[in-house]
Amino acid sequence: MDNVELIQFDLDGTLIDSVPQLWLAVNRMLEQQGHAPAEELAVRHWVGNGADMLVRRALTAALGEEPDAGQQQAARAAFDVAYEEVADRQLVFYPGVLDTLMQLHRAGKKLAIVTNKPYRFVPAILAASGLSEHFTLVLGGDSLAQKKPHPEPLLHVCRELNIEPARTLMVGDSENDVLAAKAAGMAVVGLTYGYNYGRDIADSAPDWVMSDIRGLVDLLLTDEYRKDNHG
Ligand SMILES: O=C(O)COP(=O)(O)O
Ligand SMILES: [Mg+2]
Repeated sequence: MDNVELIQFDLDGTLIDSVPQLWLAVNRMLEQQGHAPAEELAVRHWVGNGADMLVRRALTAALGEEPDAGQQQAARAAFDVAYEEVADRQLVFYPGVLDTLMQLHRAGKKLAIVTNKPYRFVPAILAASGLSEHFTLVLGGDSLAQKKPHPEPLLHVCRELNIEPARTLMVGDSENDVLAAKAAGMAVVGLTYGYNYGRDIADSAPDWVMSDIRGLVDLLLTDEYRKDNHG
């Protein structure tokens, strides 16, 4: 893979384990709306399609039916206030993430973030990594009209940086990342440790399955990579 110039990273479940903070914010929202708290595992399975869907799934579970527009709007506002407070607190980057990003950056690769998380929460999280300046472009789930699994955010980054999808690698933990990458015509690495609605990322058939993000260094910076090394 020595022709890759650009790597687009998913955020939640790929670079950071954001469920502890999302769980806290969901439960503050539920409490404010008069509902019992949710289990952490439930929240883990609700992540993936942005804040609106996270709130909608939590409300639907609490109500036993889909929320109406007013309930959804009030709950989303409560979630946003709560998450804003905790999003960058006690953040856990997965093992090898910071080192891998630094190595790829040093090797001259362009790095971008394409997350479904609303954009307003993202800069503080990246600042906590100390690596904000390593990312040439950062898109949130509400930066464009479409979010993953639609390919548009990934294609948008390619157009902005003038790098073809064929010279781009997507790295994510969810079928939304794999579907978006395939539809955009780019290769994709699926990480096994994140959130994928409780499903196995291998079922989405990414080009590579890795259980450790440090496998990217081998894949992109050495020619010794063997698929079964990181499966
Ligand atoms: O916010 C979400 O639901 C998922 O975010 P991600 O795209 O960074 O995994
Ligand atoms: Mg993710």
